[in-house]
Amino acid sequence: MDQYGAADYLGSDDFDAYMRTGNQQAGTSRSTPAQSEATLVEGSSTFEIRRATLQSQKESYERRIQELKEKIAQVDAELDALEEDPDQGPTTDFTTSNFTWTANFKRTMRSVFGIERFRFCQQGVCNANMSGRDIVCVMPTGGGKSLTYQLPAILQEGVTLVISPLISLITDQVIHLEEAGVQAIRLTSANTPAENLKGMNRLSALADSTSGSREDDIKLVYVTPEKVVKSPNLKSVLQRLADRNKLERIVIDEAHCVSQMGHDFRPDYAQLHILRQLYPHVPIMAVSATCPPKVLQDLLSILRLRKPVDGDRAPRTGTVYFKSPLYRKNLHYTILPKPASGKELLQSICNFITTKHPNDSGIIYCLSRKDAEEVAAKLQEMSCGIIKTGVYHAERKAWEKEGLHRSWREGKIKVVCATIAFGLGIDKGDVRFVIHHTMSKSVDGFYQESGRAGRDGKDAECILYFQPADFTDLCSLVQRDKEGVGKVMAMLKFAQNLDECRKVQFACYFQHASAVDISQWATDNEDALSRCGHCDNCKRKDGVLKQEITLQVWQLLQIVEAVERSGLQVTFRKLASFATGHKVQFSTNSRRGSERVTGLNLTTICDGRVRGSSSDVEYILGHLLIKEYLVLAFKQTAYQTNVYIRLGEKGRTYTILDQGGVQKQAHLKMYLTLLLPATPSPSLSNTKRKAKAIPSKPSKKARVAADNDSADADEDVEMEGPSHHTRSGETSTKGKGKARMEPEVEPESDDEIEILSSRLVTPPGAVSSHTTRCKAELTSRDEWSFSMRDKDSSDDEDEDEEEDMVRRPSRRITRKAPSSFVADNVLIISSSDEE
Ligand SMILES: Nc1ncnc2c1ncn2[C@@H]1O[C@H](COP(=O)(O)OP(=O)(O)OP(=O)(O)O)[C@@H](O)[C@H]1O
Repeated sequence: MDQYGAADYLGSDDFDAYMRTGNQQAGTSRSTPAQSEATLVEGSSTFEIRRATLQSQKESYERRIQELKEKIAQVDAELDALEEDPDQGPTTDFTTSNFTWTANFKRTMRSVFGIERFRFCQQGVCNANMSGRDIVCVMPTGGGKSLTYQLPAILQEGVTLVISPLISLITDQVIHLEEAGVQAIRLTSANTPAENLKGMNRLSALADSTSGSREDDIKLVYVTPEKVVKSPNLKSVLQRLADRNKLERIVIDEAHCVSQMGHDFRPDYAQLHILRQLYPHVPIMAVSATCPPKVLQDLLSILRLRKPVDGDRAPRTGTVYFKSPLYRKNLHYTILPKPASGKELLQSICNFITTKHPNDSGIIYCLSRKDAEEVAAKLQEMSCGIIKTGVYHAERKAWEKEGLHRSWREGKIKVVCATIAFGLGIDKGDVRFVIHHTMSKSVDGFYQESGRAGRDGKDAECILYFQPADFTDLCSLVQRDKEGVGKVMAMLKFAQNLDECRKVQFACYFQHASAVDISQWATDNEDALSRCGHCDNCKRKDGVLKQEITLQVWQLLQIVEAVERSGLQVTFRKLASFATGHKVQFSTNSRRGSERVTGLNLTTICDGRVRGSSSDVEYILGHLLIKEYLVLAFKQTAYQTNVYIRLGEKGRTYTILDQGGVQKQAHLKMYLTLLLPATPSPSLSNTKRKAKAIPSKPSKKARVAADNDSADADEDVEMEGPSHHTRSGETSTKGKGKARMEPEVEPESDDEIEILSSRLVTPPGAVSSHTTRCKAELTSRDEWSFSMRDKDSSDDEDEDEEEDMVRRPSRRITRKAPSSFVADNVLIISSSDEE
């Protein structure tokens, strides 16, 4: 170490001593060899002594540094405590309108965004923003998070940098701002290199300018996290802006992406810790719609934000934390039983849109790309072009996606049929309905996806078409994801629950699954657990019935046990089908796997078919899965994962007893709320059915359709044909579509019968106003002729038939009945009949 280097490390007294010793060592007088040797020995011992002294001094200084560091930390903590203690330091209530800029807010909000009043915590966030605080803002999808940083950005002199995960979202935002006359740019790969260069030059000029602010100064710059992390040019221009106090704020949109605990983790988001290192004095704002406690913790530590403090009494330090209710009163949730045939389902969706939302924008979420394409094409066709649809999924090309976004924004496309890839970044306020063609893979997903409706705060409908059998299809898709099946199970529970208010269900789910504070579901005048009053479960006055299902449970569990005992395996759909009296082929449990066996006999297994419609039996099976009386078994094939139903440990409590034994045990009694048929048809009503039912043995052909093993079909229930569903690869179609076979009824007159298609599922609104009345005539042995007309349910059932037919348009269609079901005096309504 040279003497000057040493001076950096030593105090001035030590340095003088060091210089003296050094000078002595470097004495200039000449000496003899003996003297030299003695001097050398003396010199080396002096060196050792000196070295030891310095070493000890160094250690002593290090100890002092450590002590001082600890003292600084202590003082820091005391300072924090002092400032953060609401009783000791001054605090600010950001939620008030007593700030110098309040009047300016109102003016600008109205003139630029056309918004009259703040929503939720918007005002508080804007105030904290203007005060230069670090902020975390959690608001539901469509809650209006953008305004909370855009409004301050317009009013402040410098630039606001917004980091957003998607180019499409960035593009949308920049277009909106440009339309509103705000100077906003994007620096993304969606620009040409020349556009990006121009943007960078503008920013650079702004950083270097010494004159006051100008009208065309950039207010907002949008970039992706990748750009911020990887572009040295951008980092350098931001540095210059920050050094000159012209970088007002950095906003991180969809901030939950920083956390691996969140559902949209993005590795580049985790790199955003550099922001605090590079620009330590620039306030940071993290914005998200979902931020459960664990995600919040990650977010604070990754972004280097201080401990959160409340926005209504914020001390001078700390990250101001705002959250607004997750419950959105304007969204009306309805879960509808999914019609068994695809065509019936599409018809139901088509009716809903054309009757309730003919000119509105909406989204239909589908499970697969193929479904999305099919639904889009069919809806357009069924509605004769009234419903203008578009398709969005991950495999569409970037220009197709951009084109769809544009057409949707401009209203040329009204209904987007999409997979969940159509998600982040949808900024369309007037989406009046979101329909789920198949249930979501999680309650979180359902909340997010349905939340894309009604972002403008006006009423919107969220409809889910649900059939319990979809559960196993979804499980086969997610079974490799950790927690995947558990999440689908939670969704099944949510959808099957016909009693509890949907808002309350959401609140409880998020509280347990993500530890989200339940108070976030409360409103000004209601707590989180009071019913919303406007979801399907709150509005339904009747239409459901709590029923005892002990016998059905016993039968179903007996069937599953018998299947297992015989070395066979059964899927959800086949189980429901077999249990309700249909012929089913089971596959063997052997390694060959493909062998099909039909030999099980319902009568010997469980005393005949399970009572109830197929849909009821599916609900009961869903319930047994939720309660773990039944469990899932996954089997991988070369092409897919098959999901089979097996008996759970709890289920064995029932199977060891006989029917009488189960019914005697009070603790084994089981109840379930089930849907009642929408409107009992006169021809299906109990009294009429009893009077008209043909006690004699069913026709031969009808019996072919039903299971040979369960010839004792119940008159009180309808029987359903084999499911058309093939997604699991196990439940295959027999014949085209699904045939719904009504109970045998005697014709009203010789060859004539009247049916109300009340079992067709129609969405709310359309439900009560329309049923299709059809008059059917057996015109030949194989053909039925139908006269159909729409009938308002308000119409008097007994009013004169002929008169009514004149008043309303009627259609006459001749349909060929599926031959295998045709029988004397038995009417088959096939939902997939072709005209
Ligand atoms: N105070 C308000 N009054 C009326 N409309 C508002 C208000 N604030 C925002 N909006 C409108 O609400 C819609 C949604 O706002 P915004 O895009 O900011 O939602 P968001 O919270 O960012 O949602 P997401 O999480 O989906 O991105 C926009 O159309 C916006 O103009």
